[in-house]
Amino acid sequence: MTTPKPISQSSLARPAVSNSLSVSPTATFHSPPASSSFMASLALRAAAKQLKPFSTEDIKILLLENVNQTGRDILSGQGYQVEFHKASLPEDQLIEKIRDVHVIGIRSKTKLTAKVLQEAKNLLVIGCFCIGTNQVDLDYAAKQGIAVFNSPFANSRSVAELVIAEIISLARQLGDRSNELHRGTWNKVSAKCWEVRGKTLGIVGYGHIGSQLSVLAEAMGMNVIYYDVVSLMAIGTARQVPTLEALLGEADFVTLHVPETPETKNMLGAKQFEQMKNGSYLINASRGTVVDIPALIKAMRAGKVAGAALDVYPNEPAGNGDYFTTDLNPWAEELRGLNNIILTPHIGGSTEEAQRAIGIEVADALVRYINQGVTLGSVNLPEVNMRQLTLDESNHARIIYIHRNVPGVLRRVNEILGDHNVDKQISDSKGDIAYLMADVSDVRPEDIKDIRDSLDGLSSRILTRVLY
Ligand SMILES: NC(=O)C1=CN([C@@H]2O[C@H](COP(=O)(O)OP(=O)(O)OC[C@H]3O[C@@H](n4cnc5c(N)ncnc54)[C@H](O)[C@@H]3O)[C@@H](O)[C@H]2O)C=CC1
Ligand SMILES: O=C(O)CCC(=O)C(=O)O
Repeated sequence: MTTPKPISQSSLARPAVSNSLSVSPTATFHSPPASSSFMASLALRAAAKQLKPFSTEDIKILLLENVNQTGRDILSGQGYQVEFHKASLPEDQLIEKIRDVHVIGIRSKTKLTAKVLQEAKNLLVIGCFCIGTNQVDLDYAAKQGIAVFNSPFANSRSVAELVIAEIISLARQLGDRSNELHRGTWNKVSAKCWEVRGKTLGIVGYGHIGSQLSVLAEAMGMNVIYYDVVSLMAIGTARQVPTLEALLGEADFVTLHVPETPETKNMLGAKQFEQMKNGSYLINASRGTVVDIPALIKAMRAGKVAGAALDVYPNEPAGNGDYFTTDLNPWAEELRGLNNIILTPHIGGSTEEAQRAIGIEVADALVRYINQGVTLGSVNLPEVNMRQLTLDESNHARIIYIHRNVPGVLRRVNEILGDHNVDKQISDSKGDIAYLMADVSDVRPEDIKDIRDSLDGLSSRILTRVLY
């Protein structure tokens, strides 16, 4: 038997990237860092002089929806108690579980509504291991002092690449030809099959995904136009158009990249399908509520829309299995019966690269928030940063006071902290909610209890945390 070699630094280093991609993808593709914050976070973890908030083993984390191993490792590595589930949970089970935990990690399926969150008495923070945060009642969470973090662009490229694949697949009716041949039918046709070169791609929502897609589509010789509610700099030779109607009247391919909001609900309905060019194509990898599916079915049957690719649906199952039926969405069978329609199970962001990067980015944000109270990147609380206390500062405590943003609060907080040596203090607000952090030195355990009790007694209080 041979003794395993210790892992050396050099064996962890990235091998040189080969120009040839002819070997297994797993051997040649490496996750690019999600952002420069990835390297910064590695450096932080290496250099951190740990601030011990309280025993990290007391922190209970519930991870749903198959959060990537990278995220699980970071959280377990902190000593937190991590419970992991592959799927999301039905509401009654979710309510049972959420009562007990300090942290929940989800992806797009788990609905954290006010009804669910009001049961989550110990919950400090929610990690959305994805881009979208529409599945969480963000305002309600903020009012309870629960921070929410996401990963704003680690899967954008994966979605853009999927859409590129779909544009060509729809133009060439690839899905239908492949299905026919799987059934044994040879059907060599060129009628109504097109090159994408010289065609116009209309991007609705020119954010992280829409703008990535713009670059890739131009590289294939497409003309790109886009519609967005804000005025945005065009990349390459893309061109912003003033209205959705203008985009629909000009585009051969329409692709949706807007968030789920009240304004985007049924953004593509009967009227908009009428405004599209005859024989154009629709792609939706945003949210299922953005397209009125019965109207799409009609437009496809009428030949107005020549093909569609859908990755998202108004109702999606909690886990994998034979669930894409009329029980879930009444029109499911009609949709499945159409020609030239690509139906994928919400896999836009499902690549190894994206999921690994998201796991790291969101887990790091959770650790920073739990251990240091730093809210950088939070989508519902003011973003407040303060350097980490070090072990040299052993008699220091970090006070975190989340409160309603009403007049006079800072005076009252400073009356409480005024008898102590406040080294640093920072405060910021977002709408009705404010977040204050103060580092206090030379405090004894009884001082800490007094400070906490006094802050808890203020009428503006939402949540007090003391990290020491
Ligand atoms: N299928 C999948 O697996 C994935 C789906 N998504 C979805 O894609 C959406 C877009 O993602 P990103 O590009 O990262 O978001 P983003 O926030 O970077 O860009 C969204 C753009 O839409 C624009 N917008 C918002 N409301 C609009 C409206 N009513 N009309 C026109 N434009 C509007 C915004 O101004 C912004 O430029 C996400 O919100 C998420 O729901 C994201 C990742 C993966
Ligand atoms: O991968 C997922 O579960 C969700 C992807 C998505 O829709 C998002 O990131 O918003």
